Amino acid sequence: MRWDAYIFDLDGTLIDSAPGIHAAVATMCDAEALPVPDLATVKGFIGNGVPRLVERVLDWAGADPSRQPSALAAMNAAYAADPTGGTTVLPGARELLSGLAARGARLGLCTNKPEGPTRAILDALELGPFEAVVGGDTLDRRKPDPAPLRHVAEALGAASGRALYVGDSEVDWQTAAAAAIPYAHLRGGYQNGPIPADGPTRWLADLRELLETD
Ligand SMILES: O=C(O)COP(=O)(O)O
Ligand SMILES: [Mg+2]
Repeated sequence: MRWDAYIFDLDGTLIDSAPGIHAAVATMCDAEALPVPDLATVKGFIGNGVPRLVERVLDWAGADPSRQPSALAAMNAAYAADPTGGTTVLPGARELLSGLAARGARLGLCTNKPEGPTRAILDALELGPFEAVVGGDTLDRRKPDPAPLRHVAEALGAASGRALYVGDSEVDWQTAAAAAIPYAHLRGGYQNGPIPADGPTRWLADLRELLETD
């Protein structure tokens, strides 16, 4: 096996969480008397963590940015009330994780979703086993800063160049590049910006490709 450790992004990589995030955004917008963006619009706002998503919703609605703290509190409350609602495991995710673990690979998770709902989702949807989990609020910096990804790689004891990060967005690619960690890009997630064709180590149409050839 080429990699000693595999580190995964969560939203758009292991789970389709956009419908659940959209439902929480709708609850927040109702509470804040704002119009509700549709699902495709919300998908375009995912990737840089919840505080940034809320800023993007306010900007889209033409609302005053000073409303962000109140809107963020409403968003976090709505999502915490039902972190798994509308969320499904993406094809191949469970098989890939259990297959890699059976081969002795060490598994980690590096997401911009806050750690509380992240752990609730991992438990409820039985995703893992992850030895290290970092969410968007675990450290004082989040992706695309390389610190969270480096933190997970170090926690897994992965030597330089022996860990692979698997993600679905330009934020994940930027993070891996900044951390100098090889990157596999899953197509079809919540990518909202460009990724150089020769950037990622691998491009995946399906997560299970990592079991077949890695
Ligand atoms: O919460 C986000 O903005 C994105 O989450 P992710 O890092 O798991 O894709
Ligand atoms: Mg993602």
